Amino acid sequence: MTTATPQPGQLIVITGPSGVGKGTLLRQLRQRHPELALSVSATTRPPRPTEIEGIDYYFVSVEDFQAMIAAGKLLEWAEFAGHYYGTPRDPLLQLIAQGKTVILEIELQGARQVRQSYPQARHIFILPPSLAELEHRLRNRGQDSEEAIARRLAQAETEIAAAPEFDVQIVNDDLEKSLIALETAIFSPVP
Ligand SMILES: Nc1ncnc2c1ncn2[C@@H]1O[C@H](COP(=O)(O)OP(=O)(O)OP(=O)(O)O)[C@@H](O)[C@H]1O
Ligand SMILES: Nc1nc2c(ncn2[C@@H]2O[C@H](COP(=O)(O)O)[C@@H](O)[C@H]2O)c(=O)[nH]1
Repeated sequence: MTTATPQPGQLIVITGPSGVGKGTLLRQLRQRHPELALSVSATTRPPRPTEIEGIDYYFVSVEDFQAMIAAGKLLEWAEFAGHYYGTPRDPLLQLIAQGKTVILEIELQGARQVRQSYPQARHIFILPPSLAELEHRLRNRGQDSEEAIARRLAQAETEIAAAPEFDVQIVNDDLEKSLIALETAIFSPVP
């Protein structure tokens, strides 16, 4: 008996300023579509109280992160708001080879690297309704220090200016509407 090799899966990149609601949207999307795979990033940021090793992130030291870069283990990586973040290459490529649709939730510099190294990926940018609402969401989340919030807001305008580089832009105002827009962007046929 022969086993058919699966068609390679798709890579979806989701980017948008910190606090815009990417994680919230992806959690709900996964509940509706458990077949979607979320890549687990490595980071040097300390874990937040609710975060779980291997589920939310792989939490590593700066030395270990630099060793991963040197060994070519990251598909992309960036420094963001004082910490390193990166996508482990091998698990991601294995999932794609198995035919899975894999989602990366990453910031702008990393998204640009993926566009270079994996041009077939579909890139989606999530926008806030306004900068004031973004600030409100970051504060209301209650997870980051004032300094961290200031760093994240300082990055936000640069990131928002890059939204036209992406294949699809979604304004995350009403969560349910944004979720439907995200489903459409992910599941519509490749043009
Ligand atoms: N459409 C929405 N309307 C109102 N609040 C929202 C909406 N979407 C998300 N939020 C809230 O905004 C806050 C930030 O959301 P979330 O943590 O998902 O952002 P994020 O983009 O994943 O941030 P980061 O990039 O820092 O991980 C949360 O408190 C979340 O409940
Ligand atoms: N370039 C990458 N960016 C990543 C990755 N994993 C997460 N992120 C982005 O970092 C910021 C901050 O995240 P937080 O969890 O500290 O709030 C956010 O924009 C994430 O999307 C990654 O592997 N590479």
